[in-house]
This record gives sequence, structure tokens and C-alpha cells, in this order.
Amino acid sequence: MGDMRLVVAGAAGRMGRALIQLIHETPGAVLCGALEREGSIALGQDAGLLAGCGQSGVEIVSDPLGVLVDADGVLDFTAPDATVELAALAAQARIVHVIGSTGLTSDHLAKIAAAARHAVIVRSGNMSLGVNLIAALVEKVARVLGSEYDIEIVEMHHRMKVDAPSGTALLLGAAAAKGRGIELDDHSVRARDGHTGARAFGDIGFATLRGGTVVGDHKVIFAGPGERVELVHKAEDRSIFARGAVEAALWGRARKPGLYSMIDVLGLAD
Ligand SMILES: NC(=O)C1=CN([C@@H]2O[C@H](COP(=O)(O)OP(=O)(O)OC[C@H]3O[C@@H](n4cnc5c(N)ncnc54)[C@H](OP(=O)(O)O)[C@@H]3O)[C@@H](O)[C@H]2O)C=CC1
Ligand SMILES: O=C(O)C1=N[C@H](C(=O)O)C[C@H](O)C1
Repeated sequence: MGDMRLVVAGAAGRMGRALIQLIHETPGAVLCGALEREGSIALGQDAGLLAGCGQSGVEIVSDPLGVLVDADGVLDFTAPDATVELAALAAQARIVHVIGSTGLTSDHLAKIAAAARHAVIVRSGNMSLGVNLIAALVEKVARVLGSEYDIEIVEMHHRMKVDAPSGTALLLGAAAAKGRGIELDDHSVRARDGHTGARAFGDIGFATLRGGTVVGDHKVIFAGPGERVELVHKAEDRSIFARGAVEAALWGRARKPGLYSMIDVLGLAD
């Protein structure tokens, strides 16, 4: 097999630029296409120059079909509607689709699952090794400590982030719920304001902070009788997500169609 030919969707975004830099540094991967939405001021620019890693010869374009047809995979850190559209096109082209976009609704997730019947999709709210390791630990801690330990998840991101709670917070919440043997949707508390009454037994609470340039901080708190257990992750650089995404694409190349997560890629499943 030759180098894996990768398209970056959202090429001019914070993650898009980190991905283009990382592909440039990764043996076995090569940038073959770069996408931005129609009307973007980035269209026509050289993707490598925009990302700060030198001329790549890859022009940023808006037509996905033209670039996907010549690719082995697409790295997609864009927005929910764009991701669902790309999932259908990547499935038609039978190429690997790595999805980092967050803020997906159950409707988006159902469409992604349908596309995964035809092609490999790796989706995760956080592609870093550290967060996925913490997620595995959260599941275990939730199982061991039991429901007299209240679970609260606190996250902080940069002021430009548009969705809340973060995909990572939801991933960590799902891990905690799995450890407890409950459904997150039935126990998730996303906001508290005014006279809320006492905390309900078994809730999993989420608190969202936004400000400055914070790349991504997450803390899972297990508050029990007389003690607290806290698991913390602090992202300092977007390259940790980009590294995970490129690793996922290379891993996905040898898989059968299906919907996978970073837990599968990193071999962290029990
Ligand atoms: N899973 C993970 O590990 C991580 C996930 N993320 C997630 O990735 C997503 C992007 O984050 P970030 O890079 O910070 O955001 P940015 O807003 O910086 O980048 C997103 C880019 O995608 C572009 N875009 C939107 N729609 C389309 C489309 N239809 N076709 C092509 N490009 C499109 C945007 O263009 P425009 O500005 O014109 O809308 C923008 O340039 C978010 O959902 C974020 O939460 C981020 C980091 C890590
Ligand atoms: O938007 C971001 O920046 C990030 N988004 C992801 C999330 O929603 O958890 C991952 C990371 O925390 C950065």
C-alpha cells in the first residue's frame, strides 16, 4: 500500500491547520485535498502555506466530490451539517472518514451510523490519547465507587467554541454512565439556575466555562461521603487531536466498514 491520501475538511479552521501540519510531518500520509465551505475567503489559497508548513501544491476548494474521488480518507473537523453531508459522500467513495466535529444531535448520529454501513468511520469527541485513557479510567471509577458518589463534569474552552457541553464532556459522561450501568440521557443535568432543589440521586452534572484561548480542560469529579476523587485532563496544544485523527485514518484503512471510536483505534477496550 502506498502513502494514504488524505483530504482535510475545514482546512482553514483551527483544527484544519493543525491537521495539515501533522500530515506534513507524518510518514505514510500525504495531503491530497483541502475543503472549505462555498464563499470562504480561504478558497484558492495553498493549504500548506495557510497552515504554516510551506507550499503544498494543494489548493483549498469547496467541491467535496472533486477531491474525495482521488482520496483514501477525509479528516473532518467542521460542523454537524457539513459532517453529515461528508459522511454520505465518503461512504459513496468507500473511503475512511475520521469525524472530530462535535455538537452532533441524535439525528446527525443516526445519519452517520447509516453511512458507516458502507465505509469506515472513526468518530470521537476527543481524539487525544490522554482523554481516551481518562475515559477508560472514568468508566472503571464509576463502576467501583457506585452511586453514593455524585458525578460532576466541568469543562473549559476558548471563547470561540460554539457547542456545549463539549464533545469530550459528553464522552466522559457516557463513560461514567456506562460504568454505573445507566443511560446518560436519563440522568444528565446540563444546567442549574434558581431554586433547583437538592441534587437528585444518580444525576450526572455538566458545567461549562468559556474564555480566552483555552485549548480544552476537563475534570470529572466523584464527590462522595467525606472525600472526592477527581480525574483531570488539560490539552495544551491542538496537535494532540491531530495526531489522534491521522492515527485513526491510518488504522481505519485496513478495517471493514463500520462505526469505530478512538477507544478501538488505541486498543483501550476491555
Ligand atoms: N474530536 C476532537 O478531538 C476535536 C474536535 N474539535 C471539534 O472540531 C470542530 C472544529 O473545531 P475548530 O477547528 O476549532 O473550529 P473552526 O471554526 O476553527 O474550524 C472549522 C472550519 O470548518 C469550516 N467549515 C464549516 N462548514 C464547512 C463545510 N460545509 N465544508 C468545509 N468546511 C466547512 C469552517 O468554515 P467557516 O468558518 O466559514 O464556517 C471552519 O473553517 C468543532 O466541532 C470542535 O468541537 C476540535 C478539536 C478537537
Ligand atoms: O472546540 C474545541 O476546541 C474542542 N472541541 C472538542 C470538544 O468539544 O470536546 C475537543 C477539544 O476539547 C477541543
